[in-house]
Amino acid sequence: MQSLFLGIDIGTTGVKALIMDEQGKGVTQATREYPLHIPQPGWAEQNPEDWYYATCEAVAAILRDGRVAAAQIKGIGLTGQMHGSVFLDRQGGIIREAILWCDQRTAEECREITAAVGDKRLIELVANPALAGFTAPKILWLRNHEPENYRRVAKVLLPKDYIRWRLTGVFATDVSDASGMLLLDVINRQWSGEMLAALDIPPAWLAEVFESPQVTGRVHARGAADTGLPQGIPVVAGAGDNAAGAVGSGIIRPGMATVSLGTSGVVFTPSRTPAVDPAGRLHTFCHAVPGQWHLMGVTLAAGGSLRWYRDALAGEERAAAQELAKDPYELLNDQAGLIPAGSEGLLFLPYLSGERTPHADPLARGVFLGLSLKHHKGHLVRSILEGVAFSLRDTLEIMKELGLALEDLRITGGGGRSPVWRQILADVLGLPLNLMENSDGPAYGAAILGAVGAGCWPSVEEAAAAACSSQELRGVLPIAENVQCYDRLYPLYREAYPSLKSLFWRLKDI
Ligand SMILES: Nc1ncnc2c1ncn2[C@@H]1O[C@H](COP(=O)(O)OP(=O)(O)O)[C@@H](O)[C@H]1O
Ligand SMILES: O=C(CO)[C@@H](O)[C@H](O)COP(=O)(O)O
Repeated sequence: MQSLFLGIDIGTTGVKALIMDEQGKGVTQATREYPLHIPQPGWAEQNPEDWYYATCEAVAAILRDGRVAAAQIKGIGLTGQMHGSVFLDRQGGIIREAILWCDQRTAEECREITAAVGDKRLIELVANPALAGFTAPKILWLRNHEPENYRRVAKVLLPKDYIRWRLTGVFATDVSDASGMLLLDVINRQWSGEMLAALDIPPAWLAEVFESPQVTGRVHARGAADTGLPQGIPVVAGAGDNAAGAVGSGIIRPGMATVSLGTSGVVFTPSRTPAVDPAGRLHTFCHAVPGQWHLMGVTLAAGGSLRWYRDALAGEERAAAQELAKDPYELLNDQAGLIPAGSEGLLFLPYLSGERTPHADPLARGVFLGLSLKHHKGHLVRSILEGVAFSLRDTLEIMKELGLALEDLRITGGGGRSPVWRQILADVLGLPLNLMENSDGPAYGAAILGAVGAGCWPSVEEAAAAACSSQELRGVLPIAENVQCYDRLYPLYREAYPSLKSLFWRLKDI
């Protein structure tokens, strides 16, 4: 009987559980969605209990579908949205909803951290500036705003590490995800004692840190009863979703990059050293490949912008899709495909959740610029896809400025399913892109890490190379005429944010 490996991705939209075989071939998968709560503009929360319930359902669905015998599963890898804060009390109870990566409430706490540590020392200690989405500012926010909750805290976990705790009873994390807490000494791949002391955060609140393919524990009796998995399966440390997505796309050396269209949009490239962007625009985090780091830029609402449009403005299309038994995104893609490149002068700024790269600005907001009577819904959709692509180009331009030569870019994330969006991305970036046969990035990468931990491959590099080489790569080539159009539009996009910045800041008081 073949050994199989399970990858679990705690995404922002939902959980994906995926089974991979010893050759790296995807066998089956299941997804379950959960709600995203927006208690105030700029805030974003989810209930960790929803993640666990959805995980149990997705795993149970896989075990029911007849293609997998539970006893074949020999290793589990976990991945998920980064930076989210799960606050647990002494009994392991959830104190409040998790505050997510795209939540922007902590601008004041970021200033507090920078003042306490000093901006230069901050980079020396944790390789990154204090940004609103990171975890340490969320801990300080709880101290400043919910002191009763703060007094009850015994552990602070990242999203996938909460699932680990429910499945195995172990408090552990991995270097790539821990990098996004602003508490990890990214150079030495261990918690920074100096940073914890400066912020007065007890070290005992944090989980033990492992390299991504290391085994952290095994499925215990309760985890087995909840999911239907056999007791005793090893669970590896896993990785943040971007590092796991990179492993799943074979992005294991400098010169390669993932371009991800998940809820967020990310350009991710490995680095042999913990190199830092002197202007602090890119993040420097540990890679899931031991001994490597990575640089990445993150736009907060990529797929998130399209999802917002679908939910807020596409009621008709949702109803039509239901009647046709189609995915509403397919109808939106069809509409966008009918509009010429440049959306006939309509420009979208995708800052619906504030922004991180290149404008670290929690108060930035979304904009349709240039609306006219000529425009209809298809223009709105196309301009959203184009605006997100411009934002990803911003990160690529920074990487170019830092001398990073990228020659193999691979698309990952749910938005990569859209042929129109893939083409727009290639045209806006002016570069050929590759789409893998299996573009389930993070869950697939987590399964690869699980297989390495279980001894199926000797290293993450070998596993990722072997698993990904069995897959077909489809090229998406830029169309010269569209590239010219976007090259004319991009400078306008660049100019729009600085022109509007002070208005965004004044809008906050309304
Ligand atoms: N067929 C599609 N066409 C365009 N975009 C899509 C399609 N399917 C999903 N998406 C986009 O992908 C996003 C979800 O991507 P996913 O990688 O699953 O995200 P996450 O890990 O953040 O949950 C959605 O918000 C949506 O915008
Ligand atoms: O904040 C970041 C990375 O720094 C995001 O990329 C999150 O990790 C969420 O990812 P998706 O839900 O978009 O996959």
